[in-house]
Amino acid sequence: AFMSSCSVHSSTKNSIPEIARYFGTKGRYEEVNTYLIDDILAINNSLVTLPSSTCHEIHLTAIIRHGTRFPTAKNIQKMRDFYDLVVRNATDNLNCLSEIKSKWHMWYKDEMDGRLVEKGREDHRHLAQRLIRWFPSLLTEDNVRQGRVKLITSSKHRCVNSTIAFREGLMTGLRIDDKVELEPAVNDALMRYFDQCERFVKEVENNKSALEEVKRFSEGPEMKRVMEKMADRLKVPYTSVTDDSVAAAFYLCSYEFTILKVNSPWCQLFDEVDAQVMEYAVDLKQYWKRSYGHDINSKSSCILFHDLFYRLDQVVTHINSDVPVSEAITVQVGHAETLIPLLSLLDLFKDDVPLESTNFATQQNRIFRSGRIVPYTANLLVVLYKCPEGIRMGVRLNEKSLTLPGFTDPVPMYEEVKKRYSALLGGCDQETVCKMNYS
Ligand SMILES: O=P(O)(O)O[C@H]1[C@H](OP(=O)(O)O)[C@@H](OP(=O)(O)O)[C@H](O)[C@@H](O)[C@H]1OP(=O)(O)O
Repeated sequence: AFMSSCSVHSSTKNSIPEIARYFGTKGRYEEVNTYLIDDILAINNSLVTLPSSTCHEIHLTAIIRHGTRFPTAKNIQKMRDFYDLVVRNATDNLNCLSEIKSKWHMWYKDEMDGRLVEKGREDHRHLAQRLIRWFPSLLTEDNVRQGRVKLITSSKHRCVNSTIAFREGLMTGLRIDDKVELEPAVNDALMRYFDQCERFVKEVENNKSALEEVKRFSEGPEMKRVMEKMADRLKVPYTSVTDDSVAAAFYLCSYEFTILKVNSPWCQLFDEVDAQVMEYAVDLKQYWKRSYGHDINSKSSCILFHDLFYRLDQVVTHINSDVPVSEAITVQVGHAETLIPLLSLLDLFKDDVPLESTNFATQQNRIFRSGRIVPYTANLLVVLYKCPEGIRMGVRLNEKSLTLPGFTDPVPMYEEVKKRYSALLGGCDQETVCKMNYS
């Protein structure tokens, strides 16, 4: 099956790899909202629950991952090593291999290291334009000109450049063509809080044993099978294909697709089960490094959590005292590791059973799927509505309504939300939780 499928789909422009939905954090946003493939500016109202029509929007905070990017230097090296292995050792008996050997060249360079690509700029321009359609009363020329729109970004080039692209999308969408002051503020304490949380850095980031489950899975039977199948396909000895090789091949397939829109021959090195195993490996990393695997992962986002509720409280105070809202829109651009801990702090996407190295098979239907949660340009939208009965709050992830755990109403009263998270609102102090001796 592999041999016959090899030449048929290889290097086809505008065709989607069959395994694209398994790319995890290296997946494109369109995979989550497939209607965007036909119309990138479309909004799908059927995915969103609004409060009654007597309510109107008064504030939006959008926390957004940067757009499509190049691989990091560390992974470019893995890709280079794997490419060399294929070119030097793989037996030229498959059409896709000959295509790799004769037509493909290793064009990724170390200096590309995680930088935003043109598609990533488009991701953010288009998201800004869709947000104008979602929130026409908030994203207005007046609000931009009066300084009621704020842009905050992490200092990383891919985030700064995403924010600039977002601003371009905003200006184009609102047809503002003269110079308006809308400078993004760089704030790593908020958008890269994980770097500044000593306990997280020591206990998870720099502690190999924290990711023990990830390592076990990479040495386990499912990954071993993926490696053997790949060695068979390349006709190389089993010993020459490692977990890094299969990861590199998977990166090559995903990056060629997300950056160049190409269904490359690299993708033919995986069948669907292989791709599911690769996806699980990524989800395990996200789970143990950024989510429920360790308590400090989500706690490291306390500062961003408090920043959010502080702002929402201010908006509510303004509304209740009939003062104009000073921040109508706040856009914060960061990373997968900005969003995942915050979503975890809110208890979202929490499976009953933890993700472990031994439960790949029983976790087939898990809700913790990084490709659904944090593809490039993933966005958490928190919306406040003024209603006759008081202020309500709606939450959307990737332009789909979410119901917060413990609620049945997708647009509950803001005061109820505060009650639900009262323990965090009263505690979850970064100074305390990030101290090494805190338990
Ligand atoms: O596996 P790479 O080197 O791409 O890991 C990146 C992170 O990417 P992710 O694991 O989320 O796919 C990257 O997050 P991003 O949201 O900015 O893309 C992170 O900032 C970067 O430090 C890399 O982490 P690592 O610790 O080197 O694995």
